[in-house]
Amino acid sequence: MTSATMDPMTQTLTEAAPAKINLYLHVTGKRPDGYHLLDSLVVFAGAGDTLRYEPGPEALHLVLAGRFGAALSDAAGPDNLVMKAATALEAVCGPEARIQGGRLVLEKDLPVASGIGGGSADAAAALRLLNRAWSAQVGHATLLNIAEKLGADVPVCLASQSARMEGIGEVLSAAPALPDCGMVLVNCGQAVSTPDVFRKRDGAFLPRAALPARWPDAATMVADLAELDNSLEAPACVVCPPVQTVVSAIAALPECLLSRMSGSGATCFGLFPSVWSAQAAAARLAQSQPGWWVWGGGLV
Ligand SMILES: C[C@@](CO)(OP(=O)(O)O)[C@H](O)COP(=O)(O)OP(=O)(O)OC[C@H]1O[C@@H](n2ccc(N)nc2=O)[C@H](O)[C@@H]1O
Ligand SMILES: Nc1ncnc2c1ncn2[C@@H]1O[C@H](COP(=O)(O)OP(=O)(O)O)[C@@H](O)[C@H]1O
Repeated sequence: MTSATMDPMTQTLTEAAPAKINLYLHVTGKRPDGYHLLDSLVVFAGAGDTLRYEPGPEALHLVLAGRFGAALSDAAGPDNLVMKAATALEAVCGPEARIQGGRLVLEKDLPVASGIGGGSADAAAALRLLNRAWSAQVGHATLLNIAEKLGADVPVCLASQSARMEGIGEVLSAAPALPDCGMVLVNCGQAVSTPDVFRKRDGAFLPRAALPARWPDAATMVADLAELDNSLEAPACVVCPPVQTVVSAIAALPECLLSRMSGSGATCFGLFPSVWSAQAAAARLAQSQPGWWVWGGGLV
């Protein structure tokens, strides 16, 4: 390959935006501004959106594609989290950066407003991608600062590595070392508004979880996770009753170890002893529920 084709100013660059899954999510308190304090173990799945940047002379713009691109077709403008990320990054770039226009193509393969942080993952992917493409060399601390302003889930999506998430999403620490396991993701097709679900939550706050440094195997991890909860699952079932059906359908699949909702819903996940068993279970469920979005595979 010649050096010209390696030039980030002319090269098409691609970045994965993996789905974020909350293995548990405890709402531990509420801030005076209304935001909720969380304790959550976040992991990333092999499922995700893809963001491609094709540098060009035209003003930077977004094109939506993929299975769920149409669900966002009204939102390819400045309000899309990808464009918000691009604008915020441009604002902090120094004079040495080579800001350029062109096309950002978002392959939207994750359901929208579904509790697996698709929009947050896209925003984080845009920050990583354009920082590289524009030779902006903005440091991680500055990127994190931008991420926090874009949304509570964007900081954890910046590294897209499993992490414990606290505060309102900005306090990140190491997750326990995870064992090999498989995951199934299922969405019934109903978009769920995150603020609506937080508003519907009532009852006591849950405590911060005690987590080990590592889980030696999937059975041990599941035994611990089963003692924990998703504080938003009950209110999400009020907003979107099919969540309960989906959780039960996953739990009934062969070899399923644990079934629970992610984030504010409506996507639910199942944990399986292996990637293979998750893929087999997903294929089975997709056949019996052709109207649902179903994915099976491994963690990032
Ligand atoms: C619930 C979680 C768990 O990972 O995931 P999702 O369901 O969105 O995937 C996140 O905290 C969501 O993060 P994100 O979707 O980025 O939320 P934001 O855009 O910042 O906030 C949307 C709204 O949700 C509420 N909100 C969000 C985060 C938080 N810690 N407390 C809140 O009360 C607020 O009403 C806020 O106005
Ligand atoms: N690139 C994007 N992908 C998905 N949603 C986006 C995007 N940009 C803006 N949004 C808006 O953000 C909201 C939350 O979307 P999403 O991140 O998919 O939800 P969740 O965090 O619950 O998984 C949606 O209402 C959507 O209109």
